Amino acid sequence: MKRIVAVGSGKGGVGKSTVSVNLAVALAGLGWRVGLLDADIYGPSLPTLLDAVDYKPAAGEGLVPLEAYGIKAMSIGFLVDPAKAVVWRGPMVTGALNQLLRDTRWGELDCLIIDMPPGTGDIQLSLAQQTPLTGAVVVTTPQKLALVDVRKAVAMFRTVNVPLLGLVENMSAFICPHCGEATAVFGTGGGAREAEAEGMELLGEVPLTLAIRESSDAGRPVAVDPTTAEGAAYATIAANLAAVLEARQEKPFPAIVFEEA
Ligand SMILES: Nc1ncnc2c1ncn2[C@@H]1O[C@H](COP(=O)(O)OP(=O)(O)OP(=O)(O)O)[C@@H](O)[C@H]1O
Repeated sequence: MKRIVAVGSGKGGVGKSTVSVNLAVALAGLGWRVGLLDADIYGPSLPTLLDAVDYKPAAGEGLVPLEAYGIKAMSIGFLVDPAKAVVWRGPMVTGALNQLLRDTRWGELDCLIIDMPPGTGDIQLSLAQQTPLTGAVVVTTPQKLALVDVRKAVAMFRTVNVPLLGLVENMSAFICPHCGEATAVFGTGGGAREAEAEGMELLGEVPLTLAIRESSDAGRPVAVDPTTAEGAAYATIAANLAAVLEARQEKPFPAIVFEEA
């Protein structure tokens, strides 16, 4: 794996899983070999988001990931009935996540995206600490309540020295499917202000649309079609993240410049 990127949020329900899946698909659209690990043990949504609720990974020498929409994906939901709440204590969850991360036959990847569980508790901290993360992307809505919580996620990643690669503002404005008018349900500019305040890049904004909700429920990520407005939003985020990652990669190896004699 060349890079491992965690996607986190301080608050649940801000669209972190939807962003993770579409970001992974959009990165694959750039020609990257991408893996996606659903680390939300208590509420795995990947099987639904990829229309793969019946997928059972073949085991043998490691677990075979699902291949869909140009990405490889693994979720605890493929192994445990997602309808049954997993009643596990923190250390068991951490153990299971480590196993999913290490036992899956990912093959060669340019980037593994980890869809983190929401919040900033023990499990998230252990995951951020024990995984060799290249960096983290945080997802928020522009709403004050979500912004307060995303600061906690930012603080958590900083505490364990995980570089912050950027912020995604989800549900930026509701686009009416009838008249096309944009309504800022959760306010405007919150993501941009937060990114600036935290010294992070704003990777992009995703509108709140019926198409995203419907395609998510149908298990067909909108990012597969970058010609749509929604697909284009994820393509922009993927391109910006790729640029940030590539710039970081070049940093440890600065060009050698010979001074003129
Ligand atoms: N941009 C969007 N437009 C419309 N609906 C969206 C958008 N983003 C997410 N949703 C919907 O919002 C709900 C929550 O999204 P999602 O499950 O991705 O959030 P989450 O932050 O991962 O939640 P959790 O923390 O519970 O795992 C889902 O029904 C999803 O389809």
